[in-house]
Amino acid sequence: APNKVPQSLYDEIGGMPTVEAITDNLINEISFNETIYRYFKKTNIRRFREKFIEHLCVNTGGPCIYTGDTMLRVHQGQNISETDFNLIVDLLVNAMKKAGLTYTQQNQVLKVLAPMRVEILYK
Ligand code: HEM
Repeated sequence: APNKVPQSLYDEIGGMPTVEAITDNLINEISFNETIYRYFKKTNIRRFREKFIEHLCVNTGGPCIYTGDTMLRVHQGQNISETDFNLIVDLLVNAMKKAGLTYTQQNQVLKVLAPMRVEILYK
């Protein structure tokens, strides 16, 4: 039997269809969460979807190019609290569960995104 080649997290979770499913589930979760939806009232959701997919793809080791703005720039002026950051993380976990990620895979994604909080909080 061929050796198992180590894959990226991106490949392991199912590649682009899964990244798209996570993003669509997240947008759905955001639309039903009053606290978080407040932030997105003026957002172009088409753009958000496109950039979030690219971002998640790149950050899980996928073959994409991120064409959005820096995390600092995008979230600047929103004064995002720790509570609301944690709320988005909860929504993202729901989105990943619905997309079929295992508990381990969910944690691997969170581990990549968690350090970005310093660029996002209270700006
Ligand atoms: C690890 C956590 C997060 C990640 C990875 C993330 C990622 C992103 C990405 C990739 C974009 C699109 C960038 C672009 O359009 O160029 C974006 C936009 C946005 N994010 Fe986040 N985000 C995170 C946390 C949060 C939190 C906690 C909030 C608010 C509670 C938030 C609110 C927004 C809003 C409102 C936009 C749209 C801004 C606009 O209308 O231009 N994000 N985020």
